[in-house]
Amino acid sequence: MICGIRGAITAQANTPEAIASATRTLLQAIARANHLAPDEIVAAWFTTTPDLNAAFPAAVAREMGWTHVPMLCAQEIPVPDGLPRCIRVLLLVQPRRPLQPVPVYLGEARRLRPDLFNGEGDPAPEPDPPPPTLTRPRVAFQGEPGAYSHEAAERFFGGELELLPCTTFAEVAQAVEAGRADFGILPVENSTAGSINAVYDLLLERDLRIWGEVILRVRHCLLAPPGTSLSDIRAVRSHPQALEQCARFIARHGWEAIAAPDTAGSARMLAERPEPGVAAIASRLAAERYSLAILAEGIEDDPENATRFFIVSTYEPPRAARNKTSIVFSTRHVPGALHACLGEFAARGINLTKLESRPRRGRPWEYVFYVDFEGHWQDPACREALLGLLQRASFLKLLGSYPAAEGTVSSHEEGGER
Ligand SMILES: O=C(O)C(=O)C[C@]1(C(=O)O)C=C[C@@H](O)C=C1
Repeated sequence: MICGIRGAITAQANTPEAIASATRTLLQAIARANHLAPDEIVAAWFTTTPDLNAAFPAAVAREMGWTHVPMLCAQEIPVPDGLPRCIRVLLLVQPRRPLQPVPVYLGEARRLRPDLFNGEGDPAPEPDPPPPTLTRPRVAFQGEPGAYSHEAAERFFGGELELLPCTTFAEVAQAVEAGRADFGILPVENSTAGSINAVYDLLLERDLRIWGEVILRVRHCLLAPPGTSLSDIRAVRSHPQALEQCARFIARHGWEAIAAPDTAGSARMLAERPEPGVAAIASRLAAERYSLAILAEGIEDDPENATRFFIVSTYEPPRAARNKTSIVFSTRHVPGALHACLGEFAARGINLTKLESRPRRGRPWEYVFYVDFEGHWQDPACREALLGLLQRASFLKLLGSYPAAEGTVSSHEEGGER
């Protein structure tokens, strides 16, 4: 589906530098707010007011790497008393995932659309500090290239990525905190195996913001060197989670299951040192990357097997039409404390989408609670609920408000005001 995204900004002066700077700021903000990858942009149409003729915005966009995008610059209608030095753009995009276009009007240009930018319901506040650019973002993930986290990153960002494979989840967090990566991808829960506790502990301990979420339908493949047939297989090697998710398939064939540190790593090892009778369980991406044959696909026992990933960053994500918020808190040690805390959300009609408890470090038999709910912390109802919770909880940390993945919020949630 092709859709249009509008944006506008004012330039400080009629100079090539000022026009370039304003155009870059505008296009980057639109790409970020709409999670656009460069190859999702189909065409761009710019207008400038007659007082801006020192440079073509299209030339600036090309310098930014939009070389494949057909563009046109034209002069805006010189309506008397119109906003001076204004650059407008209409982008045509073909997103790979359902997109609710977020218009981006920056600074003075917000006055052009009072119907959109009238205070609290503002769908595109100016980001401060600016989040990282989505043009070839540097993405850290745990595992080797071809891992499901790699696939999740490609699904979320599309386009070109600079990959930073890490050995552990903690290394992913460090890379993001230290600025070596713009984003980290962390798996948080699987529909079969449940929550990934190590990641929840990291979110509590480290200084990261959840920037987005993506749900990946995990389809496991049985991989072997080309020329191998199913009847040759005696053993399968993979990460214990993948082996568990394919347990019935493996048992049906009577194969031995061999645990390995990760799925894509098992595929790479098999490609580098083929062992007769041994196959690996990994993604289709791993098969392509390591030139292995796919002997069977979709071998997971649960036909709905899916993993939810958080995209973490040190920046705030732009506010979307449908948002979710994740928090972690602990209650006072008194009867009914959790009930009272959750009541703050119920009283305001806020839908909780996940509740998870973990032992509290250093305090045996006390717990921290992770809650996901629909809405953005800036929504009046959510703000009130969080204030109420702050008064009741002994500890509260906001992990982030971020655009909800498709299908993870109830149909009545339209974001913004409620
Ligand atoms: O959105 C803008 O940039 C506006 O100035 C508003 C508006 C409109 O009325 O829709 C007016 C003139 C522009 O050519 C495009 C749109």
